[in-house]
Amino acid sequence: MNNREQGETYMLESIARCLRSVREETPLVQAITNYVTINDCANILLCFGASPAMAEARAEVEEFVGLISALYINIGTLTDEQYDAAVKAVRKAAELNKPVVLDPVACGAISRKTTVIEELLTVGKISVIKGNMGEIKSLAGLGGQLRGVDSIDDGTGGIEACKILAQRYNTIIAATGPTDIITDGERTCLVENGSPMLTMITGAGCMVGALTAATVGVTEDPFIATTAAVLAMGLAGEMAADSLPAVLPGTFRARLFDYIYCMTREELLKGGKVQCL
Ligand SMILES: Nc1ncnc2c1ncn2[C@@H]1O[C@H](COP(=O)(O)OP(=O)(O)O)[C@@H](O)[C@H]1O
Ligand SMILES: Cc1ncsc1CCOP(=O)(O)O
Ligand SMILES: [Mg+2]
Repeated sequence: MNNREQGETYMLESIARCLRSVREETPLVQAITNYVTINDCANILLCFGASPAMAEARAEVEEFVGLISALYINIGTLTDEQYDAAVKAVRKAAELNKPVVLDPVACGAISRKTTVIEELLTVGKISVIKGNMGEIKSLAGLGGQLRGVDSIDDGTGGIEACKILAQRYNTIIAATGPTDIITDGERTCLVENGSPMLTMITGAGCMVGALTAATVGVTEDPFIATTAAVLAMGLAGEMAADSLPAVLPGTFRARLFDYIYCMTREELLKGGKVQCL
């Protein structure tokens, strides 16, 4: 085995440990997230072995941060109340040293999203920013291509965009798409798992973000934690698609949850496609 293969085997073993920790430790994840996919995020977290709580009422949000393993902020349908809650929660999470995962939904399509993201980055610490390729390139100022919340970006310059952002904000960046990119600015991984069927349901990206909050809540190294969540979603999507006799998005959605729940260490080590650059 050469150095690179050894690195990839080490990465897959670390990912398997991280997913086992989620199942053993049941991290409590507080989510302030869009009302389109909120229920999917709660259910995928349960299937993953985590405990979801969609606690966002202004009067409750700060107290709740005291209880959690990690906070997930998704700005997809950011109402005024969600905005206030997100600012309070991110500030409190920084005070209590709890990890925060941010999904910059529609950044690049709607100018307010960029303003809000920059504000959240100043009120507290964001451990991970996970978006689709169009959102991440837009946040990096590199002209990401979007149709509303969906990326239509071809991914050119994606690795550079992720590295620039990781260094600018001292955070982990994950950009999803046919190939997922995860970086802390120094280390970079590509994940090749996935299925085009993940783009036929809404919420695949939101769910990756929610799973990332679960993994960062139980893992010392947020780079490994983020790669673990991204790879788990991609592999479950692949297994769900492979299990179907035809393109059946409704059935696919149900099976995606089942495969996240059932995924074994052996399946992960055998099917995980991670490349360490
Ligand atoms: N063309 C594709 N082929 C395989 N997997 C994909 C493809 N597009 C997206 N994915 C996967 O779908 C999930 C959601 O990513 P993406 O569609 O980029 O996010 P969003 O739903 O936020 O737009 C990720 O796990 C990603 O790897
Ligand atoms: C359709 C839609 N509209 C606002 S948020 C949202 C869900 C986006 O989900 P995802 O980013 O996972 O595709
Ligand atoms: Mg998204």
